[in-house]
Amino acid sequence: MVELAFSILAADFAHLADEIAAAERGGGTIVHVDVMDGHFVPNITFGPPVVKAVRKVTKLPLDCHLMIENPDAFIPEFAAAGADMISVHQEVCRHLHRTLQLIADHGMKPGVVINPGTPVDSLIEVLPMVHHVLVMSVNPGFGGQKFLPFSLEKMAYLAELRHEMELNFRIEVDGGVAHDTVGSVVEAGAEMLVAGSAIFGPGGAEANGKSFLEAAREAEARMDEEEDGHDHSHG
Ligand SMILES: O=C(CO)[C@@H](O)[C@H](O)COP(=O)(O)O
Repeated sequence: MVELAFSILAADFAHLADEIAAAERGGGTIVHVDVMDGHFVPNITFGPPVVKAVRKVTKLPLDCHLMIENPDAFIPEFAAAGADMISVHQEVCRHLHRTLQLIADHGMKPGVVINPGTPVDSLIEVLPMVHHVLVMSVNPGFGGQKFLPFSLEKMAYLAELRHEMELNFRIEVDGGVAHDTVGSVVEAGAEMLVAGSAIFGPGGAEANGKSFLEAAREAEARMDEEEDGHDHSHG
């Protein structure tokens, strides 16, 4: 079942609690928190104090995407602030296995992220220990960018690897996922769908969330139908 992980980067920060409540009414089931440090990516956003504040206004799981250098130094603080999932970039972790273990040791679900220029194969060894793999479909740093279609192949490849390796990590996608691209990411195998500007844009997060999920579920239904047809054709 696909889930909407709404990215609060695109929300109105002056009314964050109301924005989160609206996205929740729209069907969002994960709060995606983009943490940027101005070093790994050319933008600065939130840290543990904002996570702590968000924790007070929602019961939904908080999915913190750390776009920061040296994530190990901050993992305990994010855990104390109430984060449920932490994703770290393959590109910044010199000891990726150790960092993912540190996240798990702090009681959170570990995820690994790859930028558009980073191959899926660089993750093979850590796939058995992650809760999710986040495929960036834009270069990280800003919301509202255009979806990079070649990321679809990476999601499909991850789904294939998951099957071959008999694992059950979830596939997450982030960047330019909107009403017009959500069908293709679902068909490629993505299940945790991060969306910012498509949700918090004009129309409001409740209505946008509902129509976004409707488009995602239509794609899921098409896939189920295809699968059924395939099963029948093979007796
Ligand atoms: O991590 C990032 C940006 O680096 C994302 O989470 C964006 O916030 C997604 O925004 P949209 O592309 O959906 O506007």
